Parts: sequence; structure tokens; C-alpha cells
Amino acid sequence: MKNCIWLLQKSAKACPQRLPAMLLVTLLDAVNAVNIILFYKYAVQALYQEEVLKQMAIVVGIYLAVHVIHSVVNNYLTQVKYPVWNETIKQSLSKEIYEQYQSLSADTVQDPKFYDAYKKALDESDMRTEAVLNTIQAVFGNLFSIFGIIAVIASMNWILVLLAIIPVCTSALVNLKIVKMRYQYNMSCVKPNRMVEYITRLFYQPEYREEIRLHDNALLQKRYHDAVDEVSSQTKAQMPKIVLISASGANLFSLINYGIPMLVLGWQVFQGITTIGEFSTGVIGVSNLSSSLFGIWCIIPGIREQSLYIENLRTFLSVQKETTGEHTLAFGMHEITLQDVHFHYSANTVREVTDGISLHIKKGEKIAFVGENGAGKTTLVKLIEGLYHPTEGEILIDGTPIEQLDKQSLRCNIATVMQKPVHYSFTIAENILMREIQSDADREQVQQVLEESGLWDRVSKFPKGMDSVLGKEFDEDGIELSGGESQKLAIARALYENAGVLILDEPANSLDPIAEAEMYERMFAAGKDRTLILISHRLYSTRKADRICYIENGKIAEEGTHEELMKANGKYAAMYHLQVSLYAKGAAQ
Ligand SMILES: Nc1ncnc2c1ncn2[C@@H]1O[C@H](COP(=O)(O)OP(=O)(O)OP(=O)(O)O)[C@@H](O)[C@H]1O
Repeated sequence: MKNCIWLLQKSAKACPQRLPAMLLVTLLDAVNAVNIILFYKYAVQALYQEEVLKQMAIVVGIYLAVHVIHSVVNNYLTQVKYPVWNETIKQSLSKEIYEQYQSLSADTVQDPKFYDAYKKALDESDMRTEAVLNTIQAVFGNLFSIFGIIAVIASMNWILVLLAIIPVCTSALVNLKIVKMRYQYNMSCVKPNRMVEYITRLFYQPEYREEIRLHDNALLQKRYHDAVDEVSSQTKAQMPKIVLISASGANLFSLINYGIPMLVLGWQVFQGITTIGEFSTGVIGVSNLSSSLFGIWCIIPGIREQSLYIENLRTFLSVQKETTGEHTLAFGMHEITLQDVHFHYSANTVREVTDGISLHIKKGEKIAFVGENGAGKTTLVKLIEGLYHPTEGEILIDGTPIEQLDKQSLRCNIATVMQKPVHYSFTIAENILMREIQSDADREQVQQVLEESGLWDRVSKFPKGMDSVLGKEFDEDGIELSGGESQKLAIARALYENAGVLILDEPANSLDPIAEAEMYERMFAAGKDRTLILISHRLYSTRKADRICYIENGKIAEEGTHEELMKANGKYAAMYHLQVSLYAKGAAQ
């Protein structure tokens, strides 16, 4: 109940009209329920009056008037207004979920349990609000009807009230069992259904589509079929029991609900104690009363069921947010200091990914991190970005520990081009601005960063230029970018952010050597007023950096300018010579 009240409060806040309207609907439903059973009683009584037609016209007139008011008002509210209001409430909840998602730490987000919680929470916000509101409406509707009907039939014979209670008790017990079984069934299907959705999604995601076609996708198919089989076997194991118990309960209910009142009232008519009008009212009244009572009984476990689902949503929303500091970072260039930084991912506590790194990056410095795969270069920039926090040691930006910085201002001040840039099925301009174009100045800025990233020549030739949509998912004329173009677009987005620190994590891994050389030229030019951190495997490209850090096993093994490192003739020099000779060999072949 606590959970339902929580959701009702959220609904009332998002859409204040929804709850009063719900009360009005339930009140009118109850009035209409009483109207129906009284109609039978007074219609039959009218047949025995002197002015039959006049009496009948009055009875029918009152019945119809109530019926029409109920029908018009309730249909208008439930069919026209409810869908709009429900959508408002759902949107407000989804917004809260997405905001919560954004505020969680990178560690939380990569936890598989988190995905289950996130998926369940999204499902809940989509369908549960409406279900809870319907439940509450049903509670009030049934309560109002129960009071009205009891007032009518108890005045005829109080035993009728008892007759309505017996079938309800038996069915309520059955229903309690079914709700629990159904919840267990739904929960057992969450994980396999998530796998099915995941694999289905892969088949239409551009970066996976080609990969899947070109390679053996037997594993994907196996995982997909395993998950579908898992859902089927849960269905086979649990559904027959649920259906059997449910059907038996429903039949028993009908038998007791209609059979016994008919026998009792029929016998009373035969004895002359009850009139035919009261017989009709009694049978319909008992049946409606037990339906309303049963409705309430169903709702009690229903509220329990709702409560279990809402608990998922509350659990997700209560996951601890990533802490953020108070200190706002001003726009401009920044210096970054790492003091004996140790870090390991929570998934692998054995391996230190950064193992006591100390480093000072000066304002406007162009620094490159190089080294073998898995050395810890990307992790190092993720620590600087504040996505993860050192397990020991400290990172300071302009002298302030990163934990004391306001997360939003930190992220606005650091623009990153990831190893695998992602783009959205929106226009090219929107992919750069991350909002819709609002003015000509926006267009000019988009064009400028596209020129700086080297993509403008290509974009300007598209029929719709920067308004071309990426991908064919929503536009059959959509543009498919090559890997290198995609990286250039990501660079344009990062340049547009105009942050004081620009991080490029292997920005050239999809570029040909000429494009790569051009790109680095552009980056050093665009980054002249920025602190620039580069990660690259191609040492030829990073040699113009002010400083190069050769990272090995989470430590800075060598550090200096290209010339200094070459002179030292260590690991960097060995790797550089190897790359040059391989490149020369490749060119000769
Ligand atoms: N999210 C994560 N959870 C657990 N371990 C991770 C995670 N990300 C990276 N690692 C591990 O941390 C180590 C360092 O990875 P990182 O991506 O920082 O290396 P890198 O030097 O950038 O490698 P590459 O040159 O191949 O991109 C690797 O062993 C990797 O498996």
C-alpha cells in the first residue's frame, strides 16, 4: 500500500487533475450500479400500478437520465482525458528515471544487476502507473457500489448480503495464490527476455549489422534460442498450473454466485414472501455485490502485486547517486595533476590498472599517452574525466580535488572523442549540437567545426548538407558515414563543446595515413588554446606532442619529448623503430 501511495503522490504532482477525475468516475459508476438494480425493482412494481404507462415512463426516464450522465461523463474522462493525463504522468516518471541514470556512477552502470533494475524500472514507468491508477479507481468504485447495493438488498433480506460473501471468500483465496505465481513467472522471464531484446537490437544496430553478416553468428543465435527456450520452459512449467487454478476458481465462483441466490429467492417467491420485482433485484443485487466484493478482494492481492512491481521502480530510483562536489570549474584551459593514482575496476580487484601514477599536465600542454594494448591508457583518461575514482591517490584540476568539483561543470570542461564514437539517428547538425538548430549562428558554428575536423567537404556535398539524417532507420535517404568520417564527426562534436581540455582516445584508428596526418595537424591547430590529451598507437602521429608518456602495466615507464625518448633508446624508441620498419616494409610490398 505504501508503494501505491508513493506512486499516487508522484501522479498527483505530475498531473493534479487525474485523481479528482478518478474519484468522480468511481462515484458515477457506483450510482449507476445502484440505478440498474433499482430499475428492475421499480419497473416490475410499475406493472402492478394503476397508471402503468405513466409510472413506467417515470422509472425508465430516471434510469436513462442517470445512465446517460454516467456514460457521457465517464466516457469523456476515461477515453479522452485519461490517455493524455496518463501520458503526462508516465513522461514525468521516465524523466526521473533518465535523470537518475545520468546521475549514477560508471561503476554502477556497468553492473549487470543494474541493467535488470533499469529495465524493470523503465517497464514500470511505462505500464505500472496506469495499472496502479486503475487499481485505485477500482477500489473506490467497488467500495461505493458495495455500500449502495448493500443498502438496497439488505432492506429486502439481510441473508442476501451473506449469500454474496460466500463465493467471494473462496475465490479470494484462489486469487491470492495466482497473483503470487504470476509474479514469480514474470520475474523468472526478465533476464532471458532482456537477452532476446539485446540480440534483436544487435541485428539492426549499424555497427553490428555488417559484423554479424560477415562472421559466424552461431553464438548469437544460440544465445537467442537459449533465452527463448528459457522463457518457453518457464511458461510450460508455470502457466498450466496458473490457468488450471484460475479456471477452477472462476467456475466455482459463478456456480455459487448465481445458483444459490436463485434457489433462495425462488423459494421465497413460491412462498409468497418476495415479489417478482424483488426477485430480479435480489438476484442482480447479490451478483453485483459479490462481483464488487470480489473486485475488492482481487485488488488486495492486486495492490500487493502492484506494490512488488513499484518496489522495482523505487529500488532503481533509490540507487545511490554519484556524489558531486560544489566547486564549479570556470571555462578555459586547465592544469591536471595526478598524485600517486592507484585504480582497479570493481569487477577485477586483483589487477591494478593504474599503479601509482603521478603526473602534472600544464595548462595548454599537448600530451600523448602511448603503450601496448591494455596498458591502462583509456582508464587513465576515464579517471581524469571523473567517470571513475582512484582507489588511492588524488586527481586535481587547477589544484582542486576532482571529488570537490561539480560533476556537470567538470564534464562541460572536458570534451572527449571516444575510441568507438557513437552517433544518433538525427541530423548531422543535431549530432554536433546535441540539440535542434535554433539560429543561423548555430549553422555557422556547425560548419566551422566540420571544417576544422575535415568533414565539411563531404557534408557540403550531401543534398541536405548538415540537415542530412544519419542512418536509414528513420529516413530512407539517410547518410551512412564511413569509420573515418564517423570519427571526424565525433571530433567536430568535441570541438563544438569548446571545452578547455580535449581528450582524443585513438581518434585516428579508422583513418588512412594521409587523413591521419591531416587530422593531427588540425587537432594541434584546433587545440592551441586547449589542454590536449592524445591516446594513440601510431607513434609517428603523436611525436609532435609536447610530452609523451609511455604507459606499461599501469605505470609511466618513460616520459619526455619524442626526441628525448628516442635518445633514451628505451621501450618507446623500440616501439617507434618497429612501427617505422613495419610501415616501410608494408609500403615496399
Ligand atoms: N569497465 C571495465 N571493467 C573491468 N576491467 C576493465 C574495464 N575497462 C578496462 N578494463 C581492463 O583494464 C585494463 C586497461 O584497459 P584500458 O582500456 O585502460 O587499456 P588501454 O591501454 O587503453 O588499451 P587499448 O590500447 O587496447 O585501448 C585492461 O586489462 C582491461 O581489460
